[in-house]
Amino acid sequence: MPVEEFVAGWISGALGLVLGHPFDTVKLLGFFKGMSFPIASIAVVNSVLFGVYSNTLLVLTATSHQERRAQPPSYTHIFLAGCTGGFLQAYCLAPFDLIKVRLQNQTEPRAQPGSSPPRYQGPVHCAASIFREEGPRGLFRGAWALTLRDTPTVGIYFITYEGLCRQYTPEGQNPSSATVLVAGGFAGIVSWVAATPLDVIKSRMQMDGLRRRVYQGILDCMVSSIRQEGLGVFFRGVTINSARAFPVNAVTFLSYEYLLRWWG
Ligand SMILES: C[N+](C)(C)CCCC[C@H](N)C(=O)O
Repeated sequence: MPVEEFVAGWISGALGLVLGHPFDTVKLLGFFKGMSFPIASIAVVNSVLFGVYSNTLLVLTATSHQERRAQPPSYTHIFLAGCTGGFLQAYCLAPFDLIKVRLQNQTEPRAQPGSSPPRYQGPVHCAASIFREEGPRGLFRGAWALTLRDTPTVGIYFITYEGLCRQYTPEGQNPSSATVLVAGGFAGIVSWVAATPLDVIKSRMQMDGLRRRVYQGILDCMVSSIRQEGLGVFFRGVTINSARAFPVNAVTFLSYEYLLRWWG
């Protein structure tokens, strides 16, 4: 199994993340909280995303990354490979994402003399507390919502990227840097707009269980969210998600493509 894609996914994910972190935190009011932890985790997760995507395409179309410019895969194959990558990355992402959401939602000021310490003192402490208080399965709270969010939307992510690259690149050639940046940025925006409704539900499921359980499951969470807040609830955070998605994914795809060209 070719591993370059995993390594390129690793590095490009970390680079994209550095750019996106402030956007990611602003929506939860905890600016710049917990930066080192997501860098490490997103690198692993992005490596799974790109590695599985590329290797699934290899199985489906018998072409390596280098051969795909001359023999472009069909959009059906791209979508299926993207969904496979999305499904597996969601599982790896689940515990990391849970910890990130729990830490970022902890908006009490840092411990001052005399005040009680925050519930979670950092990522490792947070993981250990969840394990202790909610059991090992507690670390996967919200994982199904995350899988539902990412399986189809990562398919959309790669279709958008490939579609835009093909549109602006003469046949058989590599897309230019400008094309990769724009196609990557739009792939991020389009897939995040599609992912936002389930992103809202996912985060609510992840916060549920902290005190008392409010939701019975994904459907119950959706129904009660709509009842209380209307359909607009599904678009909460869509602007900040899109603003974050453009630079993050432009840089992710640019570094991914260039690392592979460089090694290939
Ligand atoms: C499919 N969905 C839009 C949810 C995410 C796509 C992942 C892309 C990148 N790691 C990022 O965080 O933007």
